[in-house]
Order: sequence, then structure tokens, then C-alpha cells
Amino acid sequence: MGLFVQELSLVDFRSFGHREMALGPLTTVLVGPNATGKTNTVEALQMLTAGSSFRRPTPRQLVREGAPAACIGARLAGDGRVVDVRCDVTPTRRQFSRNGKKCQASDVAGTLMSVLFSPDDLSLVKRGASHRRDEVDDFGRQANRGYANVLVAYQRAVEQRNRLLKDEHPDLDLLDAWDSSVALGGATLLAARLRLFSRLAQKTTRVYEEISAGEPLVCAYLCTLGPAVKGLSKDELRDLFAERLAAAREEDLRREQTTVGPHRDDVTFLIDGRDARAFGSQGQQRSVALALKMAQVELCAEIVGERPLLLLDDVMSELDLSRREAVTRFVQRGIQTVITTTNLGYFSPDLLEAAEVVRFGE
Ligand SMILES: Nc1ncnc2c1ncn2[C@@H]1O[C@H](COP(=O)(O)OP(=O)(O)OP(=O)(O)O)[C@@H](O)[C@H]1O
Repeated sequence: MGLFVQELSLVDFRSFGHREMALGPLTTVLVGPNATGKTNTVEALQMLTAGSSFRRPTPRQLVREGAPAACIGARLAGDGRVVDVRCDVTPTRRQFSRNGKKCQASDVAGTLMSVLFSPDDLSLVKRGASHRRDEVDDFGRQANRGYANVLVAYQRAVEQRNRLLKDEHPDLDLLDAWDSSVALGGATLLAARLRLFSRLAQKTTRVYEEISAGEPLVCAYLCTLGPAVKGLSKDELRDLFAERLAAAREEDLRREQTTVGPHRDDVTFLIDGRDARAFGSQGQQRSVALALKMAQVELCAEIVGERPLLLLDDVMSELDLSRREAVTRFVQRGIQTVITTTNLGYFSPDLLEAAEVVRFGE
């Protein structure tokens, strides 16, 4: 079954003084009133598995008010292995370690992959393009260390090019050099992202059809380099990107930013041929978000050969009965899942019987 989180320890993290908890290998339900630390716990689990938090906090925000530092740690166990992951946080920095050895967040990411689904994600379809790009990239970062490096290298190249575009009299030779770097980094990122997206899209379509009793969904990647990118090799992508950068140079100089490239791409969802963002009902949009998350869980198992940790933060109360049932069926396929809720009434007796229930605010 692969690794799972066996124990979690939180010291001066967010609202916690000191809390330790054991998690079940399958479902753990964290139940308690509002503001009792359930989401904080999910955040700690995400940090210790994905190496980052969905709230994108500063280190200071993670340390309990009035405390000098925080420490979170988890014991991951399974298949005869034990891995201790820990993160020490001061108001100015985070330091990860694995089995007692200091390491980077990117070394921690993917030791045990995690997929988080929170109420914010329910509007993934409706929100701006950056949220959908981040969704694919955050997954890629955990799935493959190389993906994280490629993403950072490209982002840096774009930043440098943008800085130069803001100069009063930009050095055009230097701009040529940055164009080459951006084209190369962008082509590498785009090739990796398109590969990942295509697998994710196929699964999302299938899961969506299951949830929605057969409604056809198409997930498409909208590339600012044009629709011709599909099937191109990395070298061809680089050449195409270089051409587009040259063509966009006047415009980029005027707008003082790089207007084409994977940092501007988007993803679209078509239900029965119509854009879910503009035409989908709220229920359809939520089902797409749910399908996208479930697809990530399935894809983790394929890519790394292990099931991920699924974190469901208060989503049950936001879903209607049929979607709750779809989540429950999915969770019961043997995935370690941590679900937060204020109300155990959202769960079937079957699920609760097999689950570890951890109470908050008592
Ligand atoms: N650095 C910090 N120091 C002290 N308290 C903090 C810190 N960061 C967050 N908190 C507190 O943690 C509490 C929120 O906890 P959390 O978001 O985990 O609640 P929750 O149990 O998920 O609630 P809900 O059911 O409403 O989602 C808030 O009261 C917030 O003020």
C-alpha cells in the first residue's frame, strides 16, 4: 500500500500549543467546531508531504502567537519503511529535515504525495487562469523533482526578461540572450506540462462522466503559443517560442512584460462542447473540480506507484448528497484520507465505523 502518515506532532504551530495524534491507515475524520485547528492540522500534513501549504503563508504566520518557533513532524510508515519528516519554523524561515538530515522543501515533496481539496478549489473552474496553471504545476512539482527545477528556472528567466523590459533603454543584445533562455526554459516546462496535463485530462474526463452520469467533458490546454504545440518536440517548441517572443517584442517592450509563454497559458473545460466557466451550472463546475482532484489521486498511483494522502478540508458540507456519495465511494478504495468536518452527520455509518475519529475543541 506504500507509505502512510502514522503520527503527527504539532508544537507551537498556528493555534496549537502541543498536540500529537495518530492517524488511521485509511480514513481519519477530524471533527470539531469552527476555529479549533482542523484546517491548521491539514496544512501541517500538506507541508510535511507536499513541502508547501495551500495558504502560501509567511513563516511568521505559522508560529503560534507569542511563541519563538514552531515544529511539526510526521512519521510515515509502510512497506517495512519508516520515514520521519520534520519542519522547524522560526518567524523568518522554515527548515525541513528527513530522518534527522536537513533538506530542502523539494526533497520532502513527493516522499508521500498528497492531494488537497478545500472549499476554495470548488471554484477552480471560475477563477483566474493562474489557479488552473498552479493546479497542474503543484501536482507536477510533487510528482517529479525535475518538474520543480524546470518551473523555477523558467520563472526566473521570465522575471529577468521582465526586469530588462522595464529599463528605460533596454539593451537589445541582452534581450536577445534572455529571449533564448526564456524560449529554452519555456519549451522544457511546456513539454513536461503538456505530458502531465494530457494524462490528467484523460482521467478527469472519465471521473467526471462517472460523477455526472455520462455527461461528456473535454479538458483542453490553451497555449499562448497557439494550438499547434500539441505533439511538437522540445526543440520544435523552443523554436516556436523564440519566434513568438520575437514577434511579440514590440508589444512586450510597450507593456514592459513577457506576454506569451507557459506563464500565461490556461486550461479550459468543455461540457457538451460548451465552456464550463461561462456556461456550466455551479454543480457542474464543482463536479469538474472534484473530478480533477480525484484524477490527481489516480495519477499519483500510476506515476509513483503509491497512493497519495488525500486531504479533504471541509468539502463535504459544500457538496450535495450525490457528490458526497461519489467522494465516499472514492475514499473507500483504500486511500489514506484525512477529512475535516464540523458535523459527523455528513458521513455514512460505514465510513465512520472504519474511520479513526479525532476530536477538536474539547
Ligand atoms: N500563528 C497563529 N497563532 C495563533 N493562532 C493562530 C495562528 N494562525 C492561525 N491561528 C488561529 O487558528 C484558528 C483557525 O484554525 P483552523 O483554520 O484550523 O480552524 P478550523 O477548525 O478549520 O475551523 P473551520 O471549521 O471554521 O474551518 C483561528 O482561530 C486562528 O486565529
